[in-house]
Amino acid sequence: MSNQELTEQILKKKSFLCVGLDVDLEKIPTYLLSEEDPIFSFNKAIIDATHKFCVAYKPNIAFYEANGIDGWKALEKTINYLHQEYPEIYSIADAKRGDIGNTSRMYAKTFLKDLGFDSVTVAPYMGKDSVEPFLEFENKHAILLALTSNEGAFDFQTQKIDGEELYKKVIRVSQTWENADRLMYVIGATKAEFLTEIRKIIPENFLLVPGVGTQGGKLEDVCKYGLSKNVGLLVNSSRKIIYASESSNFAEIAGAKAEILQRQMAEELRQL
Ligand SMILES: O=c1ccn([C@@H]2O[C@H](COP(=O)(O)O)[C@@H](O)[C@H]2O)c(=O)[nH]1
Repeated sequence: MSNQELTEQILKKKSFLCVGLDVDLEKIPTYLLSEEDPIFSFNKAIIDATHKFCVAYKPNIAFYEANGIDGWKALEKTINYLHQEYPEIYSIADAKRGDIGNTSRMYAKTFLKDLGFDSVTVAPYMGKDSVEPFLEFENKHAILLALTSNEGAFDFQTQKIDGEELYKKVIRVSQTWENADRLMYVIGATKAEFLTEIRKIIPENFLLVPGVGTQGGKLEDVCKYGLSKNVGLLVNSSRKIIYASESSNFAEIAGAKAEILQRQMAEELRQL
């Protein structure tokens, strides 16, 4: 999906919500555990109940890999289901990959070609040749970790090298790479006040902003500092939506939580 198509979806649905599909078998309603594929059953119910209020889904691959082959099958079924039922929805494989070039090429093939995700999150630490294989796919994105939502972000990302914070260097230098128009960046919602500085470097790029909800990030702060004139935001919330209830109507309640965020987003977009 191109940036323009994504923006059109956002304006149509009045939402820039991304729902995180971080399926933990210890947190889903216990009655689902007797189903043939509990992870897929959970995802299907969540997707059916929330799709009207969001423009993207982000399965975090760790939650699937943790279940071995069954987890990978559930991931494949989930992305296939999205493609079949809701092809207009943007998909993010939150895999945080990146390695020497020929290895990165295999990661890129797995997520962007074989599984057919629209994007994959990538760690910038190994530099240009580790990221560029993810940028070879037309209408797909690599979402580079820039300033993450966790406390450990201050260990390296905000440290200065030659007078410039590392996260700013990551953004600025990566913008010079081949197919840089296929880059998005991860900026944690818990670091919303940094968005003013970030927007000076990349006024229009899409940012994936996780950390609203359980991690304490506030949607209003993200919008205040991060909205661009073309919106430029995908705001993710996972646990606060998908685990809002453990009862048999968990999906309906997840839908209601997603709708609350969507309404706030609609109001922000109205003021753009
Ligand atoms: O900086 C980052 C990068 C990725 N994440 C991921 O986003 C979701 C957040 O889940 P919540 O339940 O809404 O806290 C999760 O998959 C993280 O691994 C992040 O939080 N921060």
